[in-house]
Amino acid sequence: MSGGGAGADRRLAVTGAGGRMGREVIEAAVDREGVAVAVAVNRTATDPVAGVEVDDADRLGGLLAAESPDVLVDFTGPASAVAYAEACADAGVPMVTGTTGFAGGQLDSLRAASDAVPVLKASNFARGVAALRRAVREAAAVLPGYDVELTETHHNGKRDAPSGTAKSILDDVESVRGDLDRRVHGREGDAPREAGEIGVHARRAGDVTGEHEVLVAGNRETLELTHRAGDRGVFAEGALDAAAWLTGRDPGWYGFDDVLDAGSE
Ligand SMILES: NC(=O)C1=CN([C@@H]2O[C@H](COP(=O)(O)OP(=O)(O)OC[C@H]3O[C@@H](n4cnc5c(N)ncnc54)[C@H](OP(=O)(O)O)[C@@H]3O)[C@@H](O)[C@H]2O)C=CC1
Ligand SMILES: O=C(O)C1=N[C@H](C(=O)O)C[C@H](O)C1
Repeated sequence: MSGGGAGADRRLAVTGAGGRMGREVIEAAVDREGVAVAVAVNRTATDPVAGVEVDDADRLGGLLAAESPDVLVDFTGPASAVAYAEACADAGVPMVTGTTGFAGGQLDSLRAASDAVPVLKASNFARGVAALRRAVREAAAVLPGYDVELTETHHNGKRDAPSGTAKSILDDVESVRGDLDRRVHGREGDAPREAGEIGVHARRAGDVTGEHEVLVAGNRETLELTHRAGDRGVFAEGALDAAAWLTGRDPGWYGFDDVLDAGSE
């Protein structure tokens, strides 16, 4: 048995239930009024999380068919997220994914699922990061010719580098600064900065939840824009807000800005 919540307003499925984020999502869901975890799965055997039984991820398709959850929340890895999106498409279950590190072809497969069900993907579910991204776009646009460097810092268990958030921010900078089109990952040796470069620096240390700093520098001034996540609950709450917003939507490809824009209307 995976959970229950037959009387709850919103019934969730959670993949990667034994991971750092999966646990956080289950704990936040259990604490949220009107939400229940109907299905929780993990690749390797996992003890119950916050009282919710965790099933084998190989059983996901059958569990989705049997339990008909309103929405699935996924924080796993790129290959599994694609497989789970296909299971969601087959079962008609909307999907929220915060997984990062997709290669181009994997992203295409994820997008293909959104022909059948709503899929919402975000590299970061912290509201402060959404604000950071808007501020970065604004700063980079009004400071033509200034150099831009990005530094991200994460815990030593993180697999992908640079972070998904860093890649999103780099896309943002490139969208407003056509002259910056070359990402340089660290520098070593005789490596003077050249025109067109955006330096990218990924640090991995200790249990840092997640930090992103954008440095915009001219010759006589510097601007630093930084976001620091205090704990993973920030991401879990954002993902649950996204899950609530996505429930009952038409099939399609959505982002966290869609959720935030709807909240500010
Ligand atoms: N968008 C956002 O706001 C955030 C995104 N993330 C992203 O979420 C993802 C997960 O992060 P985190 O929870 O820290 O990672 P963890 O390593 O703690 O957990 C990963 C989970 O995914 C499962 N998993 C990984 N690979 C596979 C696979 N090939 N098949 C099946 N299951 C798999 C693991 O299962 P098992 O236990 O068997 O290994 C585990 O349950 C990352 O991509 C990370 O970047 C993280 C935080 C916030
Ligand atoms: O792996 C993490 O921990 C995080 N991953 C996301 C990313 O890659 O941007 C979001 C957050 O920074 C935490």
